[in-house]
Amino acid sequence: MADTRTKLTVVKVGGKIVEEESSLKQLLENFATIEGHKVLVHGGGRSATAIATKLGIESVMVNGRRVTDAETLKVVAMVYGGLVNKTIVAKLQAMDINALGLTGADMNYMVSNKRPVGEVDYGFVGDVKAVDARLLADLIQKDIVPVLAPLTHDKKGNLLNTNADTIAGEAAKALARYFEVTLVYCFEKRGVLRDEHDDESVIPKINKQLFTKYVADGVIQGGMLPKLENAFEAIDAGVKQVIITKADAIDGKSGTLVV
Ligand SMILES: Nc1ncnc2c1ncn2[C@@H]1O[C@H](COP(=O)(O)OP(=O)(O)O)[C@@H](O)[C@H]1O
Ligand SMILES: CC(=O)N[C@@H](CCC(=O)OP(=O)(O)O)C(=O)O
Repeated sequence: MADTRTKLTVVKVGGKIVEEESSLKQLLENFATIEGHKVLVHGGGRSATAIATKLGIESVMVNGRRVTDAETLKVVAMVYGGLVNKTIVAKLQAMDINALGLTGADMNYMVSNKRPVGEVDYGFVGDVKAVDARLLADLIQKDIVPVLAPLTHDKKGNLLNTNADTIAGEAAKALARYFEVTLVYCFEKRGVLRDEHDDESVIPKINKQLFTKYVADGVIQGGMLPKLENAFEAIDAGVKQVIITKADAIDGKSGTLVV
């Protein structure tokens, strides 16, 4: 078993960075410079939306989560589990990083339940039920770099769509049993902003109280909700540090620290 004092960095990269070849290249180069053990979790929501549009499938997002009907599930399985995941793995291999692409079904590492229908019917969206990080930790110890796609499974033969911010949070929480984990959410803005359109308005530190206030004021909404909700859960579950920052600042020296 790994020593919990051994450091592990879990980096989550979102759709806008992944979609553009130049920003993805830059992100992966920065990721390669992170010392020690690391895991990359990717989104790809924008790529899925673009491909769904080409196929005549409309994309519906509610509170930053995709409503996933049967046809949309096929698209996200192809895009996240195939195109995006394997492109990233190939690019990391070109940098001599021994990456291994995984969905939750692989090694049965992340099992979810189809989200019950409430006010919103999210369709084939999975709420994480169990994470077995033991085999992931073994691989990480052997200098393999897991590249995690935003797909889980229900152990009954069905893939489910799970938000990549949630995958990152859940993986970080489970790996905190084996390592000292830092979780870095990186995207195209410099952090959590007071004004979404002003990159100079970074909120340097955020706690649950401030979060609740900013949500009520409409300062935080959409795709920022799953990031922060998962960030607080991760901190509560023993993840050492969570940072939300721009993709070119994954050293964690700037951005928003979640406390
Ligand atoms: N206070 C905020 N600060 C920064 N971004 C915010 C804020 N509130 C909402 N957002 C939105 O959240 C988006 C990030 O979420 P999302 O698009 O899901 O990114 P990713 O694909 O990287 O997970 C930003 O592009 C921005 O539009
Ligand atoms: C259920 C749900 O919302 N799944 C997300 C998974 C991808 C994702 O989270 O991508 P980003 O990180 O690029 O936003 C979706 O299909 O959009």
